[in-house]
Amino acid sequence: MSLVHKEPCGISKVLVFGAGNFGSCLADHLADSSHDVVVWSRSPEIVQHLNESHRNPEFLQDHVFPDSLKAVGPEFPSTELIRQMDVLLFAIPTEGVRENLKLLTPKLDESNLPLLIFVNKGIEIGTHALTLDIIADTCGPKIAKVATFISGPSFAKEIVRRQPTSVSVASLSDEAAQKASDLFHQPWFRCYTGGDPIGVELAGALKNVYAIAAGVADGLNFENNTRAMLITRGLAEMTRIGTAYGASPLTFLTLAGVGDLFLTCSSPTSRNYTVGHRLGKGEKLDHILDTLGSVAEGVWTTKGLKKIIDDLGVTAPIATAVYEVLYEVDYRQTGGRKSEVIAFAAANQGAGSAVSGETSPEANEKVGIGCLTIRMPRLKMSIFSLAA
Ligand SMILES: NC(=O)c1ccc[n+]([C@@H]2O[C@H](COP(=O)([O-])OP(=O)(O)OC[C@H]3O[C@@H](n4cnc5c(N)ncnc54)[C@H](O)[C@@H]3O)[C@@H](O)[C@H]2O)c1
Ligand SMILES: O=P(O)(O)OC[C@H](O)CO
Repeated sequence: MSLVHKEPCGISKVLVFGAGNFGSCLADHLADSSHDVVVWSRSPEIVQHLNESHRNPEFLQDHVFPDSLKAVGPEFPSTELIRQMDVLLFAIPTEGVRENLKLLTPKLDESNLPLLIFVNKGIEIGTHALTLDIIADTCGPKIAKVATFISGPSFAKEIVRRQPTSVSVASLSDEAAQKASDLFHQPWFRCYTGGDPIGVELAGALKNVYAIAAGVADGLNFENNTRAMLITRGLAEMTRIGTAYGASPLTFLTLAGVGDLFLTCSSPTSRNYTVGHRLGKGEKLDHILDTLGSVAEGVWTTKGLKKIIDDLGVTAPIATAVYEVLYEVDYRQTGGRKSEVIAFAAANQGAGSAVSGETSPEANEKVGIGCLTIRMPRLKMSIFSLAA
């Protein structure tokens, strides 16, 4: 396939916050699309290498970045730089968003706001907040209304190799969503508007939890049938949670929903899948996180999600099981050998539909839920399955 480089509709000045895998990747893409791009990193080494050798020493190490891409840091960007920007793009993990928005807010010119884009996929620990709530808390409702969320199946290392990629973009402001879509528009990278911000955000955060589940199942040597079951029932589950939260169920059928769920649950390129796979092989969570070298948002999101599930009273056996695997089994005591519960619940949700989110505990009860327990040499795993 030949991908012809297309000039963007207009040149924008873009400041990318975060020079990890995805921040670097998007900065690369935008600079290569002739935008004026500056990337901010807290790491002096990354700033120096990007400016001098056009390489990132920690992330996407094989990639050579465009000469036009400038890096700044480690200090937080100045008011002067921020006010020159048309676009501020946040590509840092959800846990870092609040502290950075607190630093940013006093530097913004409220009468001339830039486009704010967020690509993180997570739920904040402690507050269980989505990013839209964090923005409203720190920057106020005016800025939250124009904040834009991009999410979808998008491995950074494939985008830098110009693999055709499409994602969803959503904002409370249609104009902001369209601007963000236009910014990225290239034959190899498309943003599709549609979906609501809450749904796009939740889908991006939740798919990481189901990717951990799929990774554990694969790590335990379950095969394709089991993964397909987890993906399908994971979609039903995330749709139910999202609908109860106030999102449109249809958002979960977009690139941000089923698209990203499918990608992340089926590839070892995913850090979340990898965490699950290594857990399935019996490694301890602390060790996995110490050696992963990059963020796996699902590990923290699972905590916030558990609280949301409990508060909403939604049936979410897979997410609940992932929570138990991550936080209720003490691997330090068991050495990963005789865990009390390594439970995966791909629950039968009766006649409920993934689209309508109609499934209910009553529906489950009606058809009955059976429990198949599989004993592995090192791990015990329960899969709830259809009894009928
Ligand atoms: N990697 C991908 O393919 C991909 C794709 C889509 C979305 N995302 C999402 O983008 C976000 C970032 O992911 P990533 O892959 O770039 O992660 P990463 O671990 O590769 O990099 C994260 C970067 O953020 C910086 N950072 C962390 N906490 C910070 C803070 N408090 N303040 C400032 N900087 C901070 C780190 O120093 C690092 O440079 C995550 O939410 C992830 O889910 C990643
Ligand atoms: O590596 P993961 O699991 O964080 O997934 C990266 C992206 O979210 C895939 O779209």
